[in-house]
Amino acid sequence: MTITLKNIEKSFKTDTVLDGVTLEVAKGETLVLFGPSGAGKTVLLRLIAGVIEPDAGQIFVNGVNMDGVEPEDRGIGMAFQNFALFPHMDAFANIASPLTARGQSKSVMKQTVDQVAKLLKIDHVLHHKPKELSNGQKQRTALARALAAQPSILLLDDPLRNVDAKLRFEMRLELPRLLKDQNATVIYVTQDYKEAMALGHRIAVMNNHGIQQIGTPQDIYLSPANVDIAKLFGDPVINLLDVRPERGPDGVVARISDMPIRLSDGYAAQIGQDCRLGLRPEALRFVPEGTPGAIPVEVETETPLNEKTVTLATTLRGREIMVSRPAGSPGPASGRAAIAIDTSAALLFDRTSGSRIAPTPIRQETAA
Ligand SMILES: Nc1ncnc2c1ncn2[C@@H]1O[C@H](COP(=O)(O)OP(=O)(O)OP(=O)(O)O)[C@@H](O)[C@H]1O
Repeated sequence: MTITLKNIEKSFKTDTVLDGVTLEVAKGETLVLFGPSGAGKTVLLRLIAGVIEPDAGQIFVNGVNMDGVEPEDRGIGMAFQNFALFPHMDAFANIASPLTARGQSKSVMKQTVDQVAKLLKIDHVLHHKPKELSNGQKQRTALARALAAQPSILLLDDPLRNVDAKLRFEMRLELPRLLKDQNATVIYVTQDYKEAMALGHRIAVMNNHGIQQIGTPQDIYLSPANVDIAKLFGDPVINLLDVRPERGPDGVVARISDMPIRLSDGYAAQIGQDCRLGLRPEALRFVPEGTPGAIPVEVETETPLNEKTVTLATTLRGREIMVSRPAGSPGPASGRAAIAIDTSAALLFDRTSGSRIAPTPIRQETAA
């Protein structure tokens, strides 16, 4: 089933939440709605589910206008943040409830519930009532119920929000397979960029009453539309350095620690303009001091994380810069060090508007 939104507007009293949202979700696609708290993600899901009505715009499911169609007639499954479990039923009965309503046989029901409960790691608490479940377990029970119903459209509102970090990590690996098996069209809300990148075929980044950018996880990571989106994706956060591109002897450069960093010649139009250079910490690496073109820095602190080590350094002008390298790989001792930059991964933003500036394609001269 496809979902199509055309120019959806929604306000509560004088507060505009959605101001013209247009979106197309393909059959079998998992689209992640990602954005800060209050961006309108839940409101958008509630509109699609039919729990609330838009002020303007249309919602189509498989090409059929949903205007006036009751929520229960839309064929949409949901798992919302507030669990909404039946308090008098145990987890098994809660998960099985959509199948019971459909008159499914006991054996099929048990098989379906066991399978999804095992995957979501709640198989050991199936006989517990909601009040005997932790919040994370309640949330996974609600998710299991939505999945067990096998709807062709599934709306999931931050279903792992209360789940601890280790389980979230495991679920990020498991859920895509399960959703693929179900062949459902899924809209999945999260505030966790790693979850968004792991689960979404595409990600719609919501902010300022609408969708700011939509694309594959790779598109958004490598070509964020603006500084805000670049900051939302990535841990540690992208380094942003104020620069004013110049013309160097070999092409366009930006200076960091007085060292000219070669940029794409497609940035010739930005020479002399106030820009911000975005460098992801993993696009930087420590090299021996004195390496040609390397930026001299002073190492401040080093934080070993699980899979990587993050070093905070300062440039000669005292600007902080973070460098990330795989855990276990050798790094600099404290004190003076030098950094080389993978300039192919450098992003340039307009300092006033924050928009990313795409380099102008450079015409290749072809021999006559
Ligand atoms: N029924 C309502 N009445 C008035 N305001 C509402 C109502 N529902 C949502 N809002 C407002 O709409 C805005 C968007 O809320 P929404 O719950 O969609 O955010 P969200 O992006 O899902 O955030 P979170 O990630 O924290 O859940 C908020 O400012 C919220 O206060």
